[in-house]
Amino acid sequence: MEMVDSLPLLAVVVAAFLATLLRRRRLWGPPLPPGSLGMPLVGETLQLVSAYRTENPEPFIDGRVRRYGGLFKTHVFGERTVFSTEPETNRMVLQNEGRLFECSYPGSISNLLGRHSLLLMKGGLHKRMHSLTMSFANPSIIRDHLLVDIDRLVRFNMAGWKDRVLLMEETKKITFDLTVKQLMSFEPGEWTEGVRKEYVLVIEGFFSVPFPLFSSTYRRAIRARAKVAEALSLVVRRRRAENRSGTNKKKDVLGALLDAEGGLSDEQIVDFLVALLVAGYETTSTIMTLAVKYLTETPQALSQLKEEHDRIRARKSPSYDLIWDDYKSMFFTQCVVNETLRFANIISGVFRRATTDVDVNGYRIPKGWRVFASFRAVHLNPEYFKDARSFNPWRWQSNSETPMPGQQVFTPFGGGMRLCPGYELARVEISVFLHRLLTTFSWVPAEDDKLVFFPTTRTQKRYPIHLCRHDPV
Ligand code: HEM
Repeated sequence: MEMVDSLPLLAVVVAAFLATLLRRRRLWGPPLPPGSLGMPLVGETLQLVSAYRTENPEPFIDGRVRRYGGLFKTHVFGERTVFSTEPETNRMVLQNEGRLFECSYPGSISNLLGRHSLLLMKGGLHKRMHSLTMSFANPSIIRDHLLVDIDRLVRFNMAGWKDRVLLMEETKKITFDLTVKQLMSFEPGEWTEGVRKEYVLVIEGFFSVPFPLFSSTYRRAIRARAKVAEALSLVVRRRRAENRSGTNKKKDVLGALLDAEGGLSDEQIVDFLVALLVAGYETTSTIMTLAVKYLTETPQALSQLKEEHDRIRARKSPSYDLIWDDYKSMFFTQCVVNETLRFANIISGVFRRATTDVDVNGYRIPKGWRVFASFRAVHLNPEYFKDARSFNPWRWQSNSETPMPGQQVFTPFGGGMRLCPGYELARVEISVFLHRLLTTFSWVPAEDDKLVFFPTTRTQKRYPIHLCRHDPV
């Protein structure tokens, strides 16, 4: 009798057990992508970090692609993550922002950027603010307003260079000055350099454990973030007051934020500025430095590039400003910029989170899982780029009818709704920098230096070079 009474309970337990089993094994839908989740808690994070701390991080992805195929699961930085190394899947992920996926940055980055930064915004507000940012970095604004400042500030910085410089440091100063000028019309000086020093600490905190108790790097980054915010808040308050009194209204990004429809609070504006400074500063300066490194290691490319820039200089007066037509005539320069972007992959891919179960190529990415769309894996895949693992700027010349050969698989600036709004600006900054460097100096590396890819792409010694100045800048 007792046995009969407990039957319904037993049935419920068995049903619950089976349901869990089915859910775990996903028997009613496509399976999870193949792969290993590694050890409990840490997953495969240590394997990933130790690969990316070397000059050749490729084995981490190559080995898994060989074993599991182009879509595989792993567990990194505390989360179950599906890695995509396939251009079509990457495109699907980027194009479905806000529908199937949403952006997902590690906790340390989100906290340090601030919740109102463009990188973390979603929905309608993101759309509005993304197009506002685009409107400050589009080709006609660059041609009519920014180019002259870019050229002037590059020359200003180079004029102070000694016969030995740490190129990575110098390019960072240049891109920081450029971004501050574009955002709030400030000229380089003590204020900019003071804020930049704090910025360096903020960026160092991006890949630390986001618990102040455990990480002194994170503690330092939080303090530096507060100082940056304080300095920017002061600027915002001053500009609000100037705007109210109607004096000297400036047409920069800060001006547009202050005038934005619906009004933005000081905190919103500060977060927005903090993120724009991060996005444009570290990326562009790293590509400038690595272009010089790769050119130095490829003398034929260096001499072809120098010829191109000498030709431009030859048609100008002795002290000249670069104009848009000069930039547009830098054909081989664009090949060098493309190839540096492809080969260095300073943004090796983007993280997203699945907001629903997503089926792709016969596998299921479960709701809540992270996806890493790896640009690096595509850019360095010989299936898409012949002899993909060598620096070869001439590859971009072969298909001269298309402005951007390989566009379908070449995504250094991402795509979809979060396409980098600074993609043209970055190209112009790098091109102007190369023009002034090549027409003013020759150089040799001062020491052996090693490229690493974690926590960010950088050379360990900040690329020291000996310079020989041929002409005043
Ligand atoms: C070589 C230089 C650069 C590279 C390789 C680069 C790359 C990227 C990539 C891949 C993304 C997409 C991130 C994602 O989808 O989650 C992105 C976003 C972004 N970039 Fe750039 N970027 C560069 C320079 C710049 C510059 C100069 C600016 C300044 C305007 C800038 C501003 C931004 C912003 C604000 C975003 C966030 C867009 C959003 O989430 O809507 N970037 N960048």
